[in-house]
Amino acid sequence: MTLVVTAILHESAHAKINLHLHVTGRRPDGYHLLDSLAVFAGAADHLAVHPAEGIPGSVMLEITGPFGAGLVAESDSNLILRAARLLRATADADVPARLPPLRIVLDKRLPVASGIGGGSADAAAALRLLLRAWPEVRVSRARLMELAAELGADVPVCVDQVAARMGGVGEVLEAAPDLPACGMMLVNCGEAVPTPAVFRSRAPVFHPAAALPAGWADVGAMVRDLSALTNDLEDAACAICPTIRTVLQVLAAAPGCRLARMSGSGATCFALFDSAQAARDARVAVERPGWWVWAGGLRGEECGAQTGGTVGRAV
Ligand SMILES: C[C@](O)(CO)[C@H](O)COP(=O)(O)OP(=O)(O)OC[C@H]1O[C@@H](n2ccc(N)nc2=O)[C@H](O)[C@@H]1O
Ligand SMILES: Nc1ncnc2c1ncn2[C@@H]1O[C@H](COP(=O)(O)OP(=O)(O)OP(=O)(O)O)[C@@H](O)[C@H]1O
Repeated sequence: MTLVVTAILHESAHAKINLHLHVTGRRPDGYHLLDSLAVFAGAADHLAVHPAEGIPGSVMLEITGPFGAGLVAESDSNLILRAARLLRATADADVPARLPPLRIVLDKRLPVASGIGGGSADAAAALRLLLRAWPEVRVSRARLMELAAELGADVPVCVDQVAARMGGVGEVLEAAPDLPACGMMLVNCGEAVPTPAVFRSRAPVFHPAAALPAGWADVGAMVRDLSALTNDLEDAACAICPTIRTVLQVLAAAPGCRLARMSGSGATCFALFDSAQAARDARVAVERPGWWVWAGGLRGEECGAQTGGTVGRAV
């Protein structure tokens, strides 16, 4: 029996973008029912699992990268360590003592608390990585999705990182319409907007789920349909962080922009373009001091580029 992982394993944790987000209802426990078309951008955090020394089944987290500093103080509650604890707890009682100790390095490249699900993507990537590093821990696909939902409403869609229609509170996933290749720009003004505050302060109005076709042949057709939809959290987020309105205006005025909208609970906004190159060309018109700007394509298409401490904690 060996307790050593020899290979370094890698995963990318891509930004989730809500192309529309309708709040369709509210559950008795306060969580909101949603209808959203979620897609994944080329922009991503990166996770690597290294062999470590220590207690069997332990996981140490190191955080690096341009947005790492903001997470260091709350490392113990990092979604990556929460994912590790949850996965370990689902294993049979004798399994954790046989698991190799691990060190996960998070290269935090996505802004935190910004509506693009970076923490959720990290948690899902950690689940994928740990299932590879700890083959002794066996979970069914159904159980994996339950664990993901326990970690957060956005985590289930991040498990596969493919475009999906989100329903329920985020855990009901259905196939997305066939999407055309398109360009995307992401802009975050640097102000964290906490998701609970946005849901709390929104007007108590509900919208029906959107009617979407089976697919869109081109960006024009997709934008025509998306323009009739909304992000129902946008007004509440703008009230908390008025700079979001400025970001939306700047994006809408960028050359080649076909649609500008906020993602998730904000503050990150996205713009759609005809191609990744068109998005990159428009970038110079959007950049402002202190703003994080990313331009490129959807995950799996061309990747983009972005502008914009290390600590150890174990579980
Ligand atoms: C807004 C979205 O980003 C859309 O994709 C997600 O619904 C948010 O997902 P998330 O950040 O993973 O959310 P969670 O960490 O599960 O929840 C944070 C808080 O947001 C509120 N929340 C979240 C999801 C949801 N469907 N209804 C809610 O009311 C709740 O107050 C909850 O306590
Ligand atoms: N690895 C992580 N990356 C980012 N945030 C994390 C992480 N682990 C824990 N968190 C906590 O989760 C909170 C939400 O982070 P995240 O970046 O996922 O927000 P978000 O982009 O608004 O997500 P969503 O779009 O799902 O609402 C942060 O304020 C932070 O306290």
